[in-house]
Amino acid sequence: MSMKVAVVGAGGRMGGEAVKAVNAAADMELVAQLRRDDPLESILDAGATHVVDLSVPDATERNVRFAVAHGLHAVVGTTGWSAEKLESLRELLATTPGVGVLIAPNFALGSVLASAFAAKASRYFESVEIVELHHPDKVDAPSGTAARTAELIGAAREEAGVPASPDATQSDPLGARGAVVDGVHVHSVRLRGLVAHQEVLLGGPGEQLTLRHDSYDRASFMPGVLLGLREVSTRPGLTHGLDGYLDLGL
Ligand SMILES: NC(=O)C1=CN([C@@H]2O[C@H](COP(=O)(O)OP(=O)(O)OC[C@H]3O[C@@H](n4cnc5c(N)ncnc54)[C@H](OP(=O)(O)O)[C@@H]3O)[C@@H](O)[C@H]2O)C=CC1
Ligand SMILES: O=C(O)C1=N[C@H](C(=O)O)C[C@H](O)C1
Repeated sequence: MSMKVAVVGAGGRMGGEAVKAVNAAADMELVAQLRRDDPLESILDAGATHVVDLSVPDATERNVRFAVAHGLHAVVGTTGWSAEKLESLRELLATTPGVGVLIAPNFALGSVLASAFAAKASRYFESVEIVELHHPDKVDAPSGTAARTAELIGAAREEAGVPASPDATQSDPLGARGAVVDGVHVHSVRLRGLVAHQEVLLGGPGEQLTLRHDSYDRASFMPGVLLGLREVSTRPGLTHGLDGYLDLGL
């Protein structure tokens, strides 16, 4: 029996790509495409078993909670999931055994690997900063990927007892040093022509390691979306990050 998939945010850049990917998958049936003002109940009317959310940060929590409350598995690429929202979703999932949710800040395999490599490497370098670069139509900054990468790096450095990156800045009235996420400076570039790109800069005495990933096309995210859909029902509860579904051995 093929899984029945509803795509929420189907009119968007990612949603449109997901519609094409699900339609092309032999083991999936696209049963609903929701846009901004479509009622979530139409997901139930269509008989969906799985929901893909690629909407906007303001709407994603409501969409996902609706899916979970109705026993549907959800694969989520939308940004905006704070630690508090994730915790609250975990609590909801504890009341709906068997339901799986994947929240993936980035579905591109190369990006997931780059973030994992960066976390691994970060304990060996004095300094680490992140530069994320995206198309100028993106509504949030820093990117979800950068926030997640910083979280992984912050945790790895804390576990290894690495001190904060050195920084003698005393005056920064305009915020030129960027945002600080889990102790890591994050710089956001918005530039026409870009899709989604990130560099993690790691510095030590006399050397630098740069880990860069580029998504040149949103097709790069689709294998991860399909992998998430195929796996999510076998992984009840909340998984944060596609790395949770991969055997990275890092
Ligand atoms: N995890 C990953 O690998 C990736 C994640 N993303 C993230 O995915 C999200 C979408 O990105 P992108 O496709 O570029 O953005 P878009 O703005 O192109 O698409 C978002 C779509 O969601 C629609 N929308 C808004 N509110 C609702 C709602 N309540 N219900 C259903 N649909 C709604 C919008 O409609 P309208 O046009 O009417 O406003 C729009 O069509 C972002 O958070 C982005 O950061 C992006 C790329 C990769
Ligand atoms: O808005 C985007 O385009 C992207 N959003 C996600 C993010 O914020 O990290 C994933 C990818 O970077 C593209």
